[in-house]
Amino acid sequence: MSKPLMTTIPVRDAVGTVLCQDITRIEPGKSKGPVFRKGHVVRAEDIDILLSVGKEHLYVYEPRAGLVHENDAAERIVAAVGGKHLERTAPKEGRIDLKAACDGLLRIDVPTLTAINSLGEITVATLHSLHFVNRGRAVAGMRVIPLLIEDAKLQAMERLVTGPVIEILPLKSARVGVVTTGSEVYSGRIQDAFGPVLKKKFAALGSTVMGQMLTNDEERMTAEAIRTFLAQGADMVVVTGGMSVDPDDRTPSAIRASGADILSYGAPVYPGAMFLLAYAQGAAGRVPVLGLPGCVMYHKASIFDVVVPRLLAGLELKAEDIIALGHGGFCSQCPECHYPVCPFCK
Ligand SMILES: Nc1nc2c(c(=O)[nH]1)N[C@H]1C(S)=C(S)[C@@H](COP(=O)(O)OP(=O)(O)OC[C@H]3O[C@@H](n4cnc5c(N)ncnc54)[C@H](O)[C@@H]3O)O[C@H]1N2
Ligand code: MOO
Repeated sequence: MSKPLMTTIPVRDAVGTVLCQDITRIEPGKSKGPVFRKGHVVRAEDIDILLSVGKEHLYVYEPRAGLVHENDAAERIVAAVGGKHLERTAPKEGRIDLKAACDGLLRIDVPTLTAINSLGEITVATLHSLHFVNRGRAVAGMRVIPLLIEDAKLQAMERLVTGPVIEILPLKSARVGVVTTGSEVYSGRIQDAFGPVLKKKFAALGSTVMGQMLTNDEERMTAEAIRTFLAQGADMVVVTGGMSVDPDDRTPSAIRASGADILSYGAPVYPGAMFLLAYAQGAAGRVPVLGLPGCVMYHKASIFDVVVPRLLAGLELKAEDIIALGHGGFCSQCPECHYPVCPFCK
């Protein structure tokens, strides 16, 4: 039988051994915290301090071949799962976190993440995949559960990884053409409110609105405006308003008339049900053409904030991707909106 890994020894004999737990010192009214951390290798000068916090005996783990300490194990995990544009922290209490090194789309290989977590004793926790994160946001953490883990288990984890499990996809800085439909805006009866919202939303994603054209509700005029932006090299065209059920709502047919291929009209996302996704051939290549319903202008978070970062990250979206948003696609309209720290579209 192999020797037990955890033994109890008098603290005076503990020099050179590895602490298996944080040793806490509490000074009433002053401080509470670890005086030595789990994993610390005990030095001669530590003995008096350990005695002063009441530790006459210690549990120690004895390093053994084939076993890896939690800090080194976390290093192995981060080396395996970490992809591009991430910064890592130093190990703390056996755990390493990853932060976004730039604004972008967090992408997680969820099947591989699940396979790793299924091994047992190895844990990797992340934010949800395919959502926009700002630079500096902590996006994932990883650690093993025991203080010492079988090297063979870490090797099994390494074998599961065939590509980046966690990465940030930087967003393209797109030039976006905005076509704003609606006779009430075109005629000057009301002032456009969509343009300023989109300028702000695209700027927050690192893109710029290259221009805005107003059209009345005529299909021909809207289609022509879309084609003009495509010819001018727009990387994306968004068409606002006229997306729902009124007789004057002709934006979907105008997008079709522009020559764009419609992938999806109608999304299981509220706000955003009347969203339309199409692709068209323009001077900049194959570019997305979006139909944005009025709710995008009104709500802080809508389908726009979920789908546009994915498009700017270069993902080619399909109808199934929009359909999949239904589970989580319901915004409960909290009195104070905390998006993106909320379950919307997660
Ligand atoms: N009976 C139904 N009513 C509504 C439906 C429906 O299916 N059945 N859909 C709802 C949904 S979902 C949305 S979202 C809204 C708006 O959809 P539209 O994209 O068709 O928006 P419009 O009808 O063009 O305009 C609605 C509202 O917003 C004002 N607007 C539009 N564009 C601008 C602009 N550029 N600047 C300022 N204001 C703008 C417009 O004047 C209207 O007041 O419909 C629901 N209703
Ligand atoms: O397109 Mo409207 O989405 O649900 O408010």
